[in-house]
Amino acid sequence: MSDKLKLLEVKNLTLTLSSGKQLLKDISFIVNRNQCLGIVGESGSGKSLTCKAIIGLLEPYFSVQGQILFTPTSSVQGSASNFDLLKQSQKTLQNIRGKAIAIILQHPMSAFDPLYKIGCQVIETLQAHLFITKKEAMLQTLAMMTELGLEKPKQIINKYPHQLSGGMLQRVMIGMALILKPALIIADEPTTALDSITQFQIIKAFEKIKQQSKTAMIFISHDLGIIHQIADDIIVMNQGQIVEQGNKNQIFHHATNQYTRYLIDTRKQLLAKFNATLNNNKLTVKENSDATTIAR
Ligand SMILES: Nc1ncnc2c1ncn2[C@@H]1O[C@H](COP(=O)(O)OP(=O)(O)OP(=O)(O)O)[C@@H](O)[C@H]1O
Repeated sequence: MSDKLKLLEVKNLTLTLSSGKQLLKDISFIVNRNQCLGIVGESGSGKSLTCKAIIGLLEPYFSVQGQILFTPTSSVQGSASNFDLLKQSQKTLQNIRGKAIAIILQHPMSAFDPLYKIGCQVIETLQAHLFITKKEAMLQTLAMMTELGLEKPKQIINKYPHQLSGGMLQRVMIGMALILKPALIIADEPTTALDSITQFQIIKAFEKIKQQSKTAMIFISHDLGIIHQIADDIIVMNQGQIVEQGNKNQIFHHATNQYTRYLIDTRKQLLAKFNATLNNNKLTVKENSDATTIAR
């Protein structure tokens, strides 16, 4: 594989507690530019810890081994162009978070300060990273909200976080990523806390990021349907280890690992049961679909 394609390479990442318990065991994978890597696995399999290691937010009591090599095209303040994220200072990592690597989490409320209006927070973030005027930041914010289907954007920017729904806040977060154009977006279960219609809108917003900004993504979910829709490559984690990795077609149609097959079969069984119920109403759901693709 060409090194030019490689944006992030995690090499033999191992995370150990002082008790000697290993929470991540020899994790290795590559995220290519313009591609989405999906990470699936049951609760507790190590998906979030892997991402926390990448963005430098691990608690200090972990013993960390391995390398996380990041190669953005534009240089990051205070670092070389190809560098190990595990060896960077907190100051450099702070520069990286937000601009070079954006993080979108399950509960968007936690990403906003409850005391400030949404507009102020978005505009301040854009100004800090893009060195643009307040007026320009405001115009970009309003345009972004309209593009992501948020109605009455002028009213939204004057609201406090608690006055908006989780889906609206999530779209604001995604919109900021669209404007800031980071090299990598890490989305950790970004749709889990949302109802299925809002989930669909959020997935569409992520697809927009993929098409428009060509930003690479790591998308974590325990929902194989969502991973099927958004990911190009997939890694499957179980008990702190990668048990299988490959492109979407390999994982969904030619999985060799027993655990991967279990995840896929479980989903198929659930869909079959769901379809049987819907059949009474002459409705069907396709393999990789979500609630909005139920068809008569
Ligand atoms: N800060 C921590 N200190 C000690 N153990 C932790 C810490 N964070 C996570 N763990 C443990 O590490 C393991 C992996 O956790 P992690 O949060 O990465 O799982 P996950 O796959 O993201 O699960 P979920 O889908 O529920 O978020 C779990 O056994 C968890 O209890």
